[in-house]
This record gives sequence, structure tokens and C-alpha cells, in this order.
Amino acid sequence: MAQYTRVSGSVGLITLQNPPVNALSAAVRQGIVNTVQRALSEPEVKSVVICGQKGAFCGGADIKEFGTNMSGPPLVPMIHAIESAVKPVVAAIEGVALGGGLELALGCHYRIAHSKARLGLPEVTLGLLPAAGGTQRLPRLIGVPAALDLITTGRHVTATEALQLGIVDQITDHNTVDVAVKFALSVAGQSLDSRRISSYPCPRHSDFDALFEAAMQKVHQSARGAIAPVACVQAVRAAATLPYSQGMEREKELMATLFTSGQARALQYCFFAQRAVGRWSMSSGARWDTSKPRPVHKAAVIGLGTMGRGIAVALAQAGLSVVAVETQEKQLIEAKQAVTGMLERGAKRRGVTPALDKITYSPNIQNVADVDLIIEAVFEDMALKEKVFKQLSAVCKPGTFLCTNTSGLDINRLASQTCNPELVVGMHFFAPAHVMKLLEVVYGPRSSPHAVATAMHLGKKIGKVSVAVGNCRGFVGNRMLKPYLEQALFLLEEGATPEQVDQALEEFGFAMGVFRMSDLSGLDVGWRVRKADGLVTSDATTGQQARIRQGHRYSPLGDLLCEQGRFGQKTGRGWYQYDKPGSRVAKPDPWLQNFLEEYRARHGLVVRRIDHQEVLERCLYSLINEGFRILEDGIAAGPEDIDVIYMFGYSWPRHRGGPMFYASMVGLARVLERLEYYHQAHPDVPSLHPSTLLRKLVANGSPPIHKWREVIKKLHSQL
Ligand SMILES: CCCCCCCCCCCCC[C@H](O)CC(=O)SCCNC(=O)CCNC(=O)[C@H](O)C(C)(C)COP(=O)(O)OP(=O)(O)OC[C@H]1O[C@@H](n2cnc3c(N)ncnc32)[C@H](O)[C@@H]1OP(=O)(O)O
Repeated sequence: MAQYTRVSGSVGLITLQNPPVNALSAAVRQGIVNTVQRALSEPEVKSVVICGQKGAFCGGADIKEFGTNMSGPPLVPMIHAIESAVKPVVAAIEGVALGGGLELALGCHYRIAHSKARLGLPEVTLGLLPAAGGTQRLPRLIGVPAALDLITTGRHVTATEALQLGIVDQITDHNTVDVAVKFALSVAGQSLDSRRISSYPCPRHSDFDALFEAAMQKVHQSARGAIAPVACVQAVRAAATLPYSQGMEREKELMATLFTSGQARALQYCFFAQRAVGRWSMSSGARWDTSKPRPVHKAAVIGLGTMGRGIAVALAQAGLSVVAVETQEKQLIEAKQAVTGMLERGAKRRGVTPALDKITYSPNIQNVADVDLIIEAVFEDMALKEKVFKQLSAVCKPGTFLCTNTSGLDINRLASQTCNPELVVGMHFFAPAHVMKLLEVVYGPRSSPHAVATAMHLGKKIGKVSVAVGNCRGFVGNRMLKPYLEQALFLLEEGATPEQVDQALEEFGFAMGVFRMSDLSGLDVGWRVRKADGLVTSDATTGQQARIRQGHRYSPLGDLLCEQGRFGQKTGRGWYQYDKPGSRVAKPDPWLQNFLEEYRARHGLVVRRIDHQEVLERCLYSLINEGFRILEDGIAAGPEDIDVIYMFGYSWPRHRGGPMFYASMVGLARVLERLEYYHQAHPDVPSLHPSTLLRKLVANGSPPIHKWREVIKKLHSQL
């Protein structure tokens, strides 16, 4: 809807009304068409102001409409009608002007923004391009290089940057609508010939060919198979080389290919999934809207290794007071230096003062007595963590939440060391903890809804995308990673090379394949866990049992590399070789080739040709299969939770929509059929055995992903 009022005698004020972000739904578009017509036809009205209700100009087209058969007036002619009006139209931009919202503003003759407003064309993040003239007007207004940057990245700019770029004409700290109305009065009756952006020539550039070639290369490198950034470059090129009307035709053509693409569906699913995880629920039925978080002003971090340092930085940067505890004196001094450096560099990047005074360092665990919440980040060792939890429970004030940054240990066992197990939850950060957006908030059987709500709320406060998950080995992310890693090793045994497996995964869209990623993370991390689990045996190199554990197939390849001191990048050798320890450039290693050949010969393994399809199916479908088991077990409340975890914590390519969405796109019947096929070929690999939920979904006709929860509910009620 759009409301029309007359203000200051001769200004028609049009207010977009569609909370919370005034998205351009069919009703809003109809409202704009009607009110603009009215303002232009009333002789008393000399100028027009368009604003949005409740401090938000407009968040763009209504994304929820995209999946439907869209009705109502289309945006392009609506914006043309505004631009060709004979009375000046001023956009009063508060809050956000994004996507179609900014395109609407670009159709106005003047733009006035509040200093706190944010503007941008984020369509590319939804698998689209700005198709209401944005790709044609923005380059004409601010030049091709700046427009390419904004349109291909989708980044939001502040009002100040928008003013510098020339997107807005004025910024104000006062009431934007009042300022815009005053401005509209001052320009009434003036010629609008120079104010219609579509009539501007596109600013020339010394070498358009080189500029577009460089832009195309950049998007190919960073987009890793995403089609929208490429189409964005093509559309801006049309603005630079074609008359406006032909450029608009090209924009429409390119949008038509994107609009119905699987990538656009995937990215729009991601947009809503990211918001859905905030509406969390626990298997007990407790939910986000009935569980109140408690305030956290002061927090403590125990253990200042890599993870503890990152967590302390994340907390301090969000304005919390932090007690950082490290009992080893030398480590404490090093940590203080490192944390100070991280805070200083972060503050420099963001143009703010470093929050150095927010952190006090202490070697003494007793100093956490007055904090509201503690995050333990000591070495990943159950006995050590149990000891720390016992100590913490004895020293902290009543009601302090005790959180552990374990990446997969039993929350319940830690909780049982404390006097108040209901206050214990997992807060699983991802390295580097001050950078990575994901936080798994893990509840045990005794964690209270308040504890979960508090951890979720704290996660949001420190800028994380937080997902509430149940307690099991590896939680969601690492539990699903296990079969993925396992398949990668099996593929090496059967004849693949690390480069071949990585290439298939990188072509799929991962920034790094499984082996390059393992080298980066450090091979010793998993080795230590496997040793603790009793999987690493000293006679691993000989006999039948070498590749069997607990009756199932096991590959000791990773263990054998670690025995050679090959821990990955940090030692300069892993699945690849590196120029020196710490170097990042992975090169194929002839040593590894020989090693694999000897290993296969020793175990009588027959090498066969493995193609990319098999690599993808075995690695990804086994991971997805575990995702279905996680849903079956009630560890994740819905597929969106899993997908968000994989996108934000494991670099799953966003344009593929997360593993569970990807499965729905491939077709559940096809995933099931391939799992059955591979399980038949490898009956000693349980992760290839199709899960009950997958079978159930296929038996139910493979419902769309938003209906899976109903099937899961039914499955749970039958158990
Ligand atoms: C053969 C076929 C040919 C077809 C051709 C078809 C041609 C079609 C023509 C289309 C013309 C194109 C027009 C335009 O170029 C396209 C667009 O505009 S796409 C939209 C671009 N806008 C965005 O991407 C902004 C998205 N929103 C945000 O980034 C944020 O929400 C925000 C605005 C910055 C606010 O952030 P927060 O304050 O944190 O709030 P939330 O994010 O939690 O949002 C609150 C609530 O609002 C919902 N919401 C937000 N934006 C939109 C939107 N644009 N549409 C619908 N709903 C929106 C959000 O989902 C939250 O609700 P909840 O999910 O929690 O219920």
C-alpha cells in the first residue's frame, strides 16, 4: 500500500506502507501508481516526495512474490512514469534503499538520505540483477567502475559514501521527510531536463574493453560458478555501449535467464533460511518466542589458544567486558600481544577505536567470579574440560551461564560436572572465531531454554549467524563432515588423487577441495581425535585389519601421513607439498603419488578410473545422508538449520543453497538411488546406507523442502 497526503500546501507526500521494510509488493506498486497519478493530476500539487513508513524507505522487490505468478503493475513502467513526470519527485531515504527500493529512488529527480541510511543493489546475492533499470541508471549516474563494484558485489553503502559517489544529492541528520519536503518546495517549477538519469550519457572510460574484461575475470574468480555476477557485468556493459532503451531490453533479457534459474531459487532460499534459524526450537518444544535471554554485560573466556583469542576479540568488539584467562604465564603474554594486534587491525579496518580496554587478562580462574557468562576454550580434551567445568562451577556467581567451545564433545558430560547443569550449553565457534559468521549453539538434555536463548542472543550481538542444535558427537557440522572426509580417503584408495578430488569439489563451487582444506586446518587435529577414539592402531600398515575398524571400512591414510610428520601447511607437507612451512600454495607432491601407489599395492587395492561425478556423488551424498539422519534424530530442527551451518561454517557454495536444498534440487529419488548403488558396491560403509528419513520422503513423493518438517514430525510421532 501507499498512503497519499498533501503537506505544506503544495507537496504530495507518498508513504510506502508494507512493514517491516516496505518491500514493493503488488499492493505497494499499485499504491505508488495510483498516488503518483493523483499527485500529478492535482493542480495544487507542485512537487512530490516519496518516503517509507517507520523509518525504512524500501527494501526492494518483495522476494516472497518471486516464487508466485506475480500480479500487479510492473516496476519498470512505474519508475519510468515517475522519471518522466513534469513535477519534481524527491526520494526521502531513511533506513534502507535496497534493490528495487534504490531503483525507485534513481527514477526520482532528487534523492535526500538520512546520514544513517544504507543503500545498495543486492540483487546479485539473490541470484538476480537489478532489473528495474538499476543496471542502466546507476552507471549513467556514478560511472561504470563504481556501478560495477556495487552491482556485482551487492554491497551496501553508507549515506556518506552514497553522497561521495553521487548517488544521493544531500544527506541530513534531521527528519529526512521534513528536509525532503522543504527541498521539494524549493525546486518546484524548475526544469527537470537535467534530472532524468535515463537521458544521461554513460560516462566514458579510457578503455571499456579492458575494464569489462577485468570485471569479468574478477567475477569468474570470486563467483566460482555463480551466474548472476556474470550477468550483472553483461548488463552494465550494455549501459556503457548501447542507448538506454536497448540497454533496458538487455537488462530484461538477462533477468529472464536468471529469474527462473536454480541458482536464484537457491540464493533466495538462503536468504529466508538465514532468517528462519533465528526462530529456533529445541526438541523439548521450547522456542525462541517463549524463552527469554538473560542480559550478558560481562563475559569470560577460559584458555587463550587460537580459538579463545578469536572469541575474546569477537566479544570485546561487540562492546562486552571480557576477562581473558590463561593459566600458563608465557601463553598469556603471547595471547595478550596477539589479541591486541587483532583488535588494532580490526579497528583500523572499520575506522573505530580498538576496544583494548574491554579486556582484562588474568592467569587466575578465580577472577571470573563476577561474570554473567563464561566460554571455555581450552584444549579439546574431555578430562581437561571436565576439570575446568568443575572449577568454574565452584567459583562463578549463581546464575552464570557456562558455555563450552568444544567442536563435538558431549555437552551433557560437561554439564554433569557442575552444580547447575541447566546453565550449560555449547557455543561452537569456527576458526578464526572473530571472522567466521557461524555459531552452533548446542543444547544438552538438561540445558534450559533460557541458557539457549542467552547464547543465541549473545551470538547475534557479536554478529554471528547462530543455529541451535542438539547434542551429539560432532553436533551438526562436524558430524556431517565425517562421511565426507571418509569418502575422500576411500576414493584415494580406489585410484583417485588429492588433486582430482579437490578439482571436482572446487568446480562444484567450494573455495577449497577437501584435501587442500584439510592441509589448511592441520591433519594432526583429526589424528588426535581418532587416537583418543582408539581408531589409530600401531599395526595399521599390515594385515586385513589395517583397513577395518569396528567391523566397518576405515582408511588409515590420514594417520599414516601424520606418522610421517606431514600435518599440512604448517609443516610444509600434507596431501600436497608447500614451498616452506606456512606457505599457502599447494603443489602436487610426487612423494604422495609413490606413497599412494605403494599403499594400494600393499593392500591389494585395484586402481580404477574415477570421474568427477563419482567424486561429487560419494562425497556429497554421504554428507547429505548424514544430514537426513540428523533431522531424523531431532538434532537439527529443520533442513534450513543444516544448510545455514554448511554455508556459513563450511563454505558450501551459496548458489547451491546448502546440502539439503541441493539434495532437493537434484531430486531426492535420485540421491536415494545413487546412495543405494554405492552402498551395494561398498556394503562395509554405513554412511552410504540410505537413511530412513530419505526413504520416507521419497515414499511421500519427495515433497518440497519447506514441507519436510511435516514428514519429520510424523516420523518422530511414530517412534
Ligand atoms: C520468464 C520469466 C521472466 C521473468 C522476468 C521477471 C521480471 C521481474 C521483475 C522484477 C524487477 C526487479 C526488481 C529488483 O531489481 C529486484 C529486487 O529488488 S530483489 C530485492 C532486493 N532487496 C534485498 O535484497 C534486500 C533484502 N533485505 C535485507 O537485506 C534485509 O532484510 C534488510 C532490508 C537490510 C533489513 O535487515 P534486518 O533489519 O536485519 O531485518 P531482516 O533481514 O530480519 O528482515 C525483516 C523481515 O523482512 C523480510 N524482508 C526483508 N526484505 C525483504 C524483501 N525485499 N522482500 C520480502 N521480505 C523481506 C525478512 O524476510 C524478514 O522477515 P522474516 O523472514 O523474518 O519473516
